[in-house]
Amino acid sequence: TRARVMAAEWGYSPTNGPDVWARLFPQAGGARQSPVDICTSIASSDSNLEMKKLTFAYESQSDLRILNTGHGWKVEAPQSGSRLEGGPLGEDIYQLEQFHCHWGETSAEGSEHTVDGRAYAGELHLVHWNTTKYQSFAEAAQHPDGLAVLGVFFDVGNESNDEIEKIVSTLSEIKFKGQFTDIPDVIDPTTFLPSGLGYWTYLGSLTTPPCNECVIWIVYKEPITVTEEQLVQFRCLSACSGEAEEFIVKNYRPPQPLGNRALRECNA
Ligand SMILES: CCCCCCc1ccc(S(N)(=O)=O)cc1
Ligand SMILES: [Zn+2]
Repeated sequence: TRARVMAAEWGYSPTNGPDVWARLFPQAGGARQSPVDICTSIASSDSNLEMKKLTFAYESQSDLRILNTGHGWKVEAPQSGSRLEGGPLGEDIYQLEQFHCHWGETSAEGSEHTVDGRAYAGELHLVHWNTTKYQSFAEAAQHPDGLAVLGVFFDVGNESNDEIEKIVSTLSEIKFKGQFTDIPDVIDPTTFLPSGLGYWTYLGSLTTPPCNECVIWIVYKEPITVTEEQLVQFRCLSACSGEAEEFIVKNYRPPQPLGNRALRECNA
């Protein structure tokens, strides 16, 4: 019989999920992996090393492309005019490249980072790269200070998030892996950020293969609110490119060992 060689596609199922990623992607077994459980009692406020204020400036953009990656949705938002700097980012300027989300089968789980063992219903990632030192996103992803990702937790509540609704309203057009469409509405990434700007920060990695150890993580303490219906829509995306329907109901990596990494906090 002709053996069916299953494409070595990574995913989140028992046979291709986080527990086996290191077989195909060696970095996944490294010592500075993400996400991590944020143990608030060990977060140091580094008052002596008072971190410079984290500042960001984003453009509002319309017609951003959203695509179904097979692992979730991703909005490509290369913003040459955006700047993320200060805080733990030293003297370098980071530019927004894309943003995406992680979620779970129910709202009891879904975030990648956890706080004192508590998971949130989901987590938004605003992915930036170091344009001071590197010439491209792909190049930056090969260096320890190449990327900066802002993580924002989702709490489930009664008021839907208008910005997230702009994403949700396009999902029916990108049901299958590989499909993409343009978001007609104007998206202002600033609106994804919580009002309280306190955060935790540590050195980590991409939370999906290839799991490069190239990310300076900045995780906001305060969640933003989305509705259960909005999360239900996320779970209707298909991981396949057609016919077969395998919904993307879970796309988060569980916490990895913090090891001897410093976890710092800033109460903006
Ligand atoms: C060398 C190519 C690298 C593509 C990296 C794509 C990627 C970006 C962000 C994240 S996340 N979840 O850590 O924000 C995961 C993967
Ligand atoms: Zn992510």
